[in-house]
Amino acid sequence: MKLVSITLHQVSIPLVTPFETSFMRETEKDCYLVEATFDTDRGRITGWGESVAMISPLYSSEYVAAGIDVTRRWLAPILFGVEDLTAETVGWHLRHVIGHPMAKSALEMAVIDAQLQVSGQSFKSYLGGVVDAVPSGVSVGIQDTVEETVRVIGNYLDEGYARIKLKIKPGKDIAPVAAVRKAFGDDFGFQVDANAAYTLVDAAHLRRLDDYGLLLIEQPLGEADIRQHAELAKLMETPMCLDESIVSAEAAADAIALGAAAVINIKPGRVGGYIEAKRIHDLSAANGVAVWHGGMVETGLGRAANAALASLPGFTLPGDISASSRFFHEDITEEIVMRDGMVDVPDTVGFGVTIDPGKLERFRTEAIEILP
Ligand SMILES: CC(=O)N[C@@H](Cc1ccc2ccccc2c1)C(=O)O
Ligand SMILES: [Mg+2]
Repeated sequence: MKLVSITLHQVSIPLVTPFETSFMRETEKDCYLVEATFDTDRGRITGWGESVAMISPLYSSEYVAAGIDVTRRWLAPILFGVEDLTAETVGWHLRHVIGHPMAKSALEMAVIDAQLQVSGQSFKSYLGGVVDAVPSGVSVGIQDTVEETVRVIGNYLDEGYARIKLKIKPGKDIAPVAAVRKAFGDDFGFQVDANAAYTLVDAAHLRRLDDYGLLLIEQPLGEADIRQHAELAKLMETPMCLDESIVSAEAAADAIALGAAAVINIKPGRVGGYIEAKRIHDLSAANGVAVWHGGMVETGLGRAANAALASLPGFTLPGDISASSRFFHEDITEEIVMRDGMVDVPDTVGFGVTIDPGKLERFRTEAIEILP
């Protein structure tokens, strides 16, 4: 395929409730979508992608304005110069640009979408998905009080979510976890995510979480602290899970070899795209490491693509693929719904969802056109 034009659509979608983590408190979802048009042997085809970069560089070094800039000035010109562009080679073509995995992933996603429309394949079948629905977990933000944490989690359990993940940070960890276990018992899947808020000095404190039968503890230490996570894993019973640290298949191999990750949270944007994410899935399965699909508060476009990836056999733990309604009053695609703790895996051509032009218009703050 030959890339002929790109439009980046920056959007801001209000969240149903503020979402607080150890590193920020968001009240809207800011991201950009990639609308890419290609000349193919089936005529002119448009593919869509989504960048998961946040508005500020607080989860990782990427952020919306940087993704738009690096795409306009470096990534798009490289792809415009490729005569026969394929999804499987986007990462290779972009390899000389250092970093910016989320910006690269958004472009690769648009190439995947167009390529699937040409081949008439669903993303699920392209990847080798094996199930028609995946268990739907929910990520719960830090609440003002322990009582509010219990109330919010009770509501998600009543909705039927397959697993609860609670954000924690120093000072808001043991008490809310203990209260939730006291309120709802031990029979539901419960895990925590610290978003790198602790250090090894906190090891004795974090070990107290071992009393609550958690499925895993996600990224307690810093992104660069792979060796330190291996040290902490030796001190805790709760399985160690990495998110921010797993920036590539190579980082996943290092983390597994060092014993820093018994579980890996897979996020295509964080690793440069769905093709690299599948490599991490395959590598983890080969090493007996469980993986689950993480979330970046994606629109329905990313949510649908994530559900297809999560339908691979190695995704043995419920992921953060929640219903659209967990975050948004309205999505820019068809609503992703959770039924009986499950989210359906789209199996129609491409990602199986369509961007609604009216809703895109409503939530768009800027459109940036990029031509060869
Ligand atoms: C669902 C979940 O917990 N996601 C990330 C953190 C996160 C949290 C909040 C976000 C808000 C806007 C965009 C991306 C975001 C990512 C995580 O697993 O660490
Ligand atoms: Mg996380």
